[in-house]
Amino acid sequence: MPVEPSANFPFNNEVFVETPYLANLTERVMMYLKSGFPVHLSGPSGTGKTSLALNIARKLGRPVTLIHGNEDFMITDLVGGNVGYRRKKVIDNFIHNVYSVTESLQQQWLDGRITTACRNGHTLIYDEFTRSRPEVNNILLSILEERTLSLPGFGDGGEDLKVHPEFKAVFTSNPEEYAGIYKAQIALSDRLITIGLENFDIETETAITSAKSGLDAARAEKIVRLVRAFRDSCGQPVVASIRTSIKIARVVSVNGLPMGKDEPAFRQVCADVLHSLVPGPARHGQEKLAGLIGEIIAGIFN
Ligand SMILES: Nc1ncnc2c1ncn2[C@@H]1O[C@H](COP(=O)(O)OP(=O)(O)OP(=O)(O)O)[C@@H](O)[C@H]1O
Repeated sequence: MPVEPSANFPFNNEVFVETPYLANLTERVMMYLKSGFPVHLSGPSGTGKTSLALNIARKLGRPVTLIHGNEDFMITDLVGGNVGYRRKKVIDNFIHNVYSVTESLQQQWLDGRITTACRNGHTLIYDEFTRSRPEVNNILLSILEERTLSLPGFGDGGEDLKVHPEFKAVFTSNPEEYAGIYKAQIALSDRLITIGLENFDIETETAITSAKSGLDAARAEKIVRLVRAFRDSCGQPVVASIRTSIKIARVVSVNGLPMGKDEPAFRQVCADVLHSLVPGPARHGQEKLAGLIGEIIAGIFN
């Protein structure tokens, strides 16, 4: 079934492809968000978590705050802080021979991104949130549960901010990423509804690959099947995702390469892209991999 690109993402104006599979997933996430629960999309790199989160935010129709997790984040980066003082000077010379001056200093507060989102009812997308340190993410606990955000440094007296009723949050994370991530603290995970995203169905991957490369659906499907076959048979865990299929399809499309088992340029592109998924030391088996890729191509284009 041909699938029409449905709408543009916020931020990057890219087209979002919605298939029945993705529509079902989107509906579930919307249902949890509407019931007041933040949702966590967890899955390997390139499975479409961020794209899905952006599309959900677009559907919610509220302004979007997008944050990318970062281990250098400090609490003040998310919440905000005092950035200086405001000086107020009142000169009273109402009676010409009386001259009175009153001066005061007031702390100047600047909201951080999460505070802005809570105050104004944005949809917060916290992409790869496990890249930030758990103690920084702790500020989310009261936002998500009690719907308040305590800002002790706000102005001179502090503020207990009531979170806007339209505030909603979608988190993404990649559990397989081996470097630079922290384990999400149980208290935070416990507040989220986690949906594990594996690779989408073949129809969805084909529709996305076709939309993002300009290749027709029949050729896009062959590339998707090739990438899937490589993932299943290369004998080690590799991140062969929609992103991989898009790479091959876009090179084929942009350069007008013919596809087939006897097309050396096409075989070379597949070999280059698929080899680069295999981690360093295992590349010693280059010849074996090249043989495997050749067999997969022959099977698909027989
Ligand atoms: N439904 C979709 N419509 C259009 N393009 C999509 C869709 N889903 C994924 N993509 C494309 O697939 C690629 C990977 O998607 P995305 O970046 O959302 O994955 P991810 O799981 O967030 O990856 P990472 O964990 O590496 O950040 C991107 O090029 C994205 O534009």
